[in-house]
Amino acid sequence: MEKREFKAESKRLLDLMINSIYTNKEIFLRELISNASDAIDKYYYKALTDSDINFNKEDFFINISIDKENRELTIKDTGIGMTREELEDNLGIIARSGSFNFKNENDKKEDIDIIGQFGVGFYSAFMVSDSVKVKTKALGENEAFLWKSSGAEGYTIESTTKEKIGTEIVLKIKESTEDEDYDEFLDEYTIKALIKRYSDFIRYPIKMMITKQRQNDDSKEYEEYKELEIINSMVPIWRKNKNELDEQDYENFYREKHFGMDKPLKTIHFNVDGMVSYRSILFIPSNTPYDFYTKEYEKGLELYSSGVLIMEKCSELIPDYFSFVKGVIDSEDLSLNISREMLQNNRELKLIAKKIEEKIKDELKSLLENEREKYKEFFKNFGKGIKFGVYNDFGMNKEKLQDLLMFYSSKEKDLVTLDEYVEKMKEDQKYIYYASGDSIDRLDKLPQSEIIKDKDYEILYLTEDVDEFAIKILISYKDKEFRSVSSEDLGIEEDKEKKKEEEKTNEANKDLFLSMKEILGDKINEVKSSKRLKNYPVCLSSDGDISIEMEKILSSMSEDSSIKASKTLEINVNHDIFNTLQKVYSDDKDKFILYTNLLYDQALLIEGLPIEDPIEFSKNISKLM
Ligand SMILES: Nc1ncnc2c1ncn2[C@@H]1O[C@H](COP(=O)(O)OP(=O)(O)OP(=O)(O)O)[C@@H](O)[C@H]1O
Repeated sequence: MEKREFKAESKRLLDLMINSIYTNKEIFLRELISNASDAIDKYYYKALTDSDINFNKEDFFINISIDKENRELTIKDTGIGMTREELEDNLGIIARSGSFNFKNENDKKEDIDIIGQFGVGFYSAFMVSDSVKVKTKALGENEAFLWKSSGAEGYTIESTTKEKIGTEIVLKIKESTEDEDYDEFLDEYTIKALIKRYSDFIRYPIKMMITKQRQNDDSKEYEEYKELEIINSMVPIWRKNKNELDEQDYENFYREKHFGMDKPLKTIHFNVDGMVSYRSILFIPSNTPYDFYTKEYEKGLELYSSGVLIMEKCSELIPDYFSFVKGVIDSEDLSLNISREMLQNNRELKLIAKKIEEKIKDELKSLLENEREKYKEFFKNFGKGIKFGVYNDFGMNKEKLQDLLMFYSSKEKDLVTLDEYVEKMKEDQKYIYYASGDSIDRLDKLPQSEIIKDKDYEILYLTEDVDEFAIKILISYKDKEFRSVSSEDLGIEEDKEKKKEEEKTNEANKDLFLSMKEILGDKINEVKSSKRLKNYPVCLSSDGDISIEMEKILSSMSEDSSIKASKTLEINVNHDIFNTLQKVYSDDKDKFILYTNLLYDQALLIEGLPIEDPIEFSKNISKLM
């Protein structure tokens, strides 16, 4: 029989499992039981929706058995089973391994993080086993198959016989070593405790032979006997009352469902009775899933109809901007036979989705008000999605989401909400000021902001690509307009004297500025004396819909570089350089051209924009030296 190799990525994960650097080995049982339960879910759903399939509810169960002598632990389910192809596909490669890249071969800590990110799934069996056998027969198939593997060197698949549909996984438990006790996984008491701890809410009975004692009627001596017992309580967690549950219960459920390997940051357990009734447990994860900001990430909640799983990821239930929410919904008012297409227009589902959205928003607001640190953590992880929510669909949801936004404040040196900003605005302050760029440090030194800081106004620092787009869509908050520190009109009243003086300067240097504009051509709209600069010689400012920052982002997103901000080159006429400039303007035209180009390049650099012609720039610097 041919031995097949695992795919490279799976091999690495297997290696990790076999050498079991992961300390929490016992979770392998939870993983296998959870897979078994998923498989039964699939069968059960099919049975309920297909009248050709006869079934008995009692037929669905999971059985765990221990054979101490042969060091075997067996997990048997009456689920949907796997065909040969499915065995190959599901156990030969890691599910969802698309972007599974190990960065550093030797960095064990990182590996553990990776395991944490992915959930360990079926392969976790190798943490405790020398070899694993999977015997399975799929619904609708006559043939059964046996998959065998002793780890990294590969696996074999052969035909076998199996009477009933379902899957049986036999683990050959490792020998104990000085450091590791594997015998415990052959101990009835331990296994029972593990099932109780991790899999109590599994909705199908988990059966196991339990050793008991009884008094012999005749001899009155105690004797041992075995009895098949259902170990788990089987009540799905969402059917329990909140006061019966503690944090640990929710956490176990979160893990068992593979919502994440982190702890949930927030758990929302609520029931609704009304036109449409349902029960629900929602989670906000505390870490960003590794693929959250990629196309591969699939949002959605598990959807049950009266306790039967009908869809694993029902995306219609949550809006994109809350796609980080995981959880389950169980409603008696949904038909079992609902298809994806029907879902889109399903009235009940729409009502549920609307309510869920409101609930999530309320919970986030209360987190913000009552547990600010946690909210900040949340916002650092998922805030970007909310900002996209403000911006997308032409700002349709902006009113709903604006109170959830936070930005870094120049004054607080921390995240603030828009409401907090507006509350603290100075009496004479007209606008909500913001500066956008790629780092807080750089924004804090932006020449354009000097005049605003002088007035002691607060500035919001926007450092994510989406920020300025969201702000532009918002236009204003509580009747206060947003204004970029780089825009020409900052709405700051100048005193009359100063204004006159400035007009005079502009008039006196009209020709010089015009000349500069001619030298720079289309690169800029205008050259003029700056109102805002104090210590820096030059800066760029912009007005209009596209800011300089947005130009940067747009040009990084596409080849098309035709979208440009309309830029003004502002010159600080009180800076020494301006005197020099005036001098060369009347005495040395070549130098004037050189200085003009260099000043423009300087302004680009300050702005974080690339110099258009680096060779020319370097030549110019050499000339100067
Ligand atoms: N007992 C089983 N019965 C039927 N199919 C199974 C069984 N165990 C595993 N599988 C199949 O093998 C696949 C891989 O299982 P594995 O536990 O590695 O990952 P997963 O459960 O899909 O992902 P994750 O562990 O991240 O939730 C499953 O998706 C399922 O299709």
